[in-house]
Amino acid sequence: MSRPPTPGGGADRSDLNGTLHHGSTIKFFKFSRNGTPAVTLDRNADLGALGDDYEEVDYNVEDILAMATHLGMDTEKDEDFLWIAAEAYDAEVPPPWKEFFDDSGEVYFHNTRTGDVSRDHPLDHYYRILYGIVRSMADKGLEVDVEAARKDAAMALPDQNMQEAIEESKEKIQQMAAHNSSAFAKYVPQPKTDLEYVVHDLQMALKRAEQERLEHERRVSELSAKVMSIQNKEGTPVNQDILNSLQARLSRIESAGLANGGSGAASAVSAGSVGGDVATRMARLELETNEANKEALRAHRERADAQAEAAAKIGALEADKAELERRIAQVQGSPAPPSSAPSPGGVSKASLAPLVSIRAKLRELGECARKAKEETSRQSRNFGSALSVHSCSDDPMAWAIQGLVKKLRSTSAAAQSAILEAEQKIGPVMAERRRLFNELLRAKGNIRVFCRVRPLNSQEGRVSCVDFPNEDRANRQISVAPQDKQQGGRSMPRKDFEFDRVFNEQSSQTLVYEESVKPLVQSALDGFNVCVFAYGQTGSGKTHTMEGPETDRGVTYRAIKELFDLASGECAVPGVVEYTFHLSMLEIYNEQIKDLLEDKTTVATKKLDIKMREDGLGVHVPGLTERPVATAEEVLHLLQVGSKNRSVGVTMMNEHSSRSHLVMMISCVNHNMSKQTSFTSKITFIDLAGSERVSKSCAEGDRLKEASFINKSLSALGDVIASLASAQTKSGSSHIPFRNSKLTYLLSDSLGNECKTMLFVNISPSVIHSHESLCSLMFAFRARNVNLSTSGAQLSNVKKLREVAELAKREQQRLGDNMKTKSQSFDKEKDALLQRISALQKENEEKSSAIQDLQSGKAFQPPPPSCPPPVTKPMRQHNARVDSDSSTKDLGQQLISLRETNKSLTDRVRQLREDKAKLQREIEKKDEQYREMSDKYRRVSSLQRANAAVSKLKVPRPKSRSSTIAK
Ligand SMILES: Nc1ncnc2c1ncn2[C@@H]1O[C@H](COP(=O)(O)OP(=O)(O)OP(=O)(O)O)[C@@H](O)[C@H]1O
Repeated sequence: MSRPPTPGGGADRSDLNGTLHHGSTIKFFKFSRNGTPAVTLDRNADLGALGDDYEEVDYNVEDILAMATHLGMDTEKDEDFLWIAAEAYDAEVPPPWKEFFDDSGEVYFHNTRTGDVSRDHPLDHYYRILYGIVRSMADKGLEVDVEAARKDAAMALPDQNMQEAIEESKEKIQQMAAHNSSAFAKYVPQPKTDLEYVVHDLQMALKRAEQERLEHERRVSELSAKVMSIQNKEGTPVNQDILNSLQARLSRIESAGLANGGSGAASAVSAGSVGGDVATRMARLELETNEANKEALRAHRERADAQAEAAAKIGALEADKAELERRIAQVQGSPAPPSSAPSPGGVSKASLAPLVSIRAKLRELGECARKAKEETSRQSRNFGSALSVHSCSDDPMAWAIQGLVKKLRSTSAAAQSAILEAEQKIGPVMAERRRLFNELLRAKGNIRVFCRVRPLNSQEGRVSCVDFPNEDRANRQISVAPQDKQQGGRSMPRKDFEFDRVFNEQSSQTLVYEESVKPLVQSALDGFNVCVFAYGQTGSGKTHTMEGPETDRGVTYRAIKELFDLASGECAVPGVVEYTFHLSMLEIYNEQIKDLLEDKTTVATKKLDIKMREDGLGVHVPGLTERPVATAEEVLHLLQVGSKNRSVGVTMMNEHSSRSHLVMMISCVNHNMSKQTSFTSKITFIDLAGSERVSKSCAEGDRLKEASFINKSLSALGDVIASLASAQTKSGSSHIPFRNSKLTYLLSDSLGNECKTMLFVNISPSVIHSHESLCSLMFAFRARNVNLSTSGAQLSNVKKLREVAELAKREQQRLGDNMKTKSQSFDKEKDALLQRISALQKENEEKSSAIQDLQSGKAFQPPPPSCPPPVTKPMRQHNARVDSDSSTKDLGQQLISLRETNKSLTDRVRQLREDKAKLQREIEKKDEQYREMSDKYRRVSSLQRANAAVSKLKVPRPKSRSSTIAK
């Protein structure tokens, strides 16, 4: 084997000339320098230094020329550089590129990382640059330095892998941003989320870094060109000083580039810092997110998934970055293995500078991402305690939502504490009001009995057996004069009864309600069970009192209205105390319970019974319909439904209704929201069956059975009340026979203790019903003497209080009478004084008119003298009384002053008259003088006229003055 030529040396043209013919081969020398493969066709090149480490290779001329043309070489002129084409021909495909062949057998290349496809070999670009550099050297007449040309070409060539990695990173970031944008856009389309800002800032920083890198490259090539031109000028060896200074400048630029990149990244961090302006943005977001809040929370899981995906992508990105860093380190630290090195020639340290710079930037970007993540986690931790389930630590929208939720919770907590505070203030006041009100009712008696007498009807005539003693005062007494029919209708002695209130025939529905049931409605809302009964014989007015006609409703309807009004008004504290109500309606007929609110089809068949509650607190009727009611109208509607159900299967409604007990129960639940407590109370209205005695109705068969059930249950009611009375007065526990009838058992939790019971005893005033009325009054009177909550001592206290109240009332009456008498005498005195005043006024007027007459010049007419009338004793007394009266004194004073005025005026008038007379006299005197003067004047005038006439008669001869005068 001959010695190979020195690479880059002059070509052996004699050899070359003969090998360029078509179909022939061309010889190259293939060798390796510093592990880098190289090719040359110059036999004279310095191959000796390589020893035997080279080989002579033959290439097909056609192939080489085709490659040279492909690289832009001129095959005629560039014969010396065909080794570049040979190298390009031999070049292996560098990863991540791969070589493929299409259907027509044409080669093409595919970038497995970016997916790019190209017909060009990935290293063609490098060889074109290399050719450009050597060509330029040759054109300038310089000796071609192949090594230097390779370095320059490598520097000018962007690192493919890095470029791809950057592209890929960009793409991933964009994908991530797009994904996040679309995920966030669901909740808040504008403005961008913080993560989007971060991504955007990262992209911008990356872009800036890329621009800086390009700029840096541009400046490096500029400087390289300068170096070359200096080399050109100075020749070889190159002026080392200039080169050194340029090299130093280059390093400075590079380091400045790094610094700038760093600050750019830092600014990206600051710009991308999500914590700084989250609060401001949150405020802006607050309005928009308010509406989206619920939906956003619901979709939170979906968002968390999106974040997990984003996090995974970031992870992948970071893995890629680490991989890149590893590769860079590999390139820097050790030469690439020959198999993986795609290009001939080594990679200098200077050529790696841009990579170092990018690597630094990547590190900074990583740092930036880490900081953003840290900030996110910090904020997330803040919210974590509020919403531990929301583990979306790097979701700014979640922060905003969680912040709002937190704010709402704190507002809600504040509201809650305000409510509690209000409740704490209101609670004791309400409790005190409840206590006082209950005390008042207790003082009046927990069982109160009212008697109502209906008007006589047309069949009953006009004779009433009922009387109301002291009706105008207490309205509490009633007297009945029963007739003994067995004695031929002879009147029996009158019986007097006293009740809490007696309503006569004229008492209106309103009055009855106001003075009886009304206070108990409040008590029901305060937690006490209330029972209102109507007792009396058939036709005595029970239903009228309880239900009443549509045009004039009874106590039940009015109480229901009041109940709902109070529950939604005075008694309610919105958000703290609220009420709910349930209505049940049943009928007890022949000791059987019938649900009146049940569906029509089952109402007749359903069997109901009364059971003790499991907790032992009271009784209930399992299966009884309880309808929730929210308004009085709803209750009234259901009452009508119940009334209709009552008549199902009944031929004579009125008769049926009078033979059964109608029970209507409203349960009231008081909810205390802040304390999370509740208590239930009941208000029950019972329209009892007719109380007439069986013997009277002469009933038999079914009627007898009905009547016996009625009597039994009514007497059971009486017994229960009597037992309660006895138990209370004895202050001991005794058996109360609640279970003796369905009615008493059902009402067992509404009678006794603190329960309020009200009984209307309705009677007819007719003498025909006098005996039944008497029985009803006896029943009611027995009940009235029982106070279900008061002991014997308290009973006597109440009695005393009643007596004191009675005394007070009488005293009031007495005082009223006194006042009346005093008022009458006062009126008389007042009249007398008024008369006196009017007389004085008249006198004054007369005097005033007289004065006016005087002033207007009329003759003053003094009053005719009169003798004073003789003073009698009554007159003297009257005058003395009048004089002692202060108003009379005032008038006297006025009169005196008027008299004085009158006197002075009279004097003045007299003076004026005298003055007038004096003036009159003077006028008369003047008139006299005037008359005298006038006479004199007249005489002189007539003398003058006579003299003139005489003068006319003596005209012809002039006369001397003296003679005329003498004549
Ligand atoms: N205070 C009153 N003023 C005017 N009319 C009355 C009054 N009380 C009752 N009435 C009339 O007397 C009649 C009988 O009254 P009501 O039906 O209320 O008696 P009752 O006791 O309910 O009878 P029953 O036991 O049969 O149901 C009715 O026509 C009613 O309008």
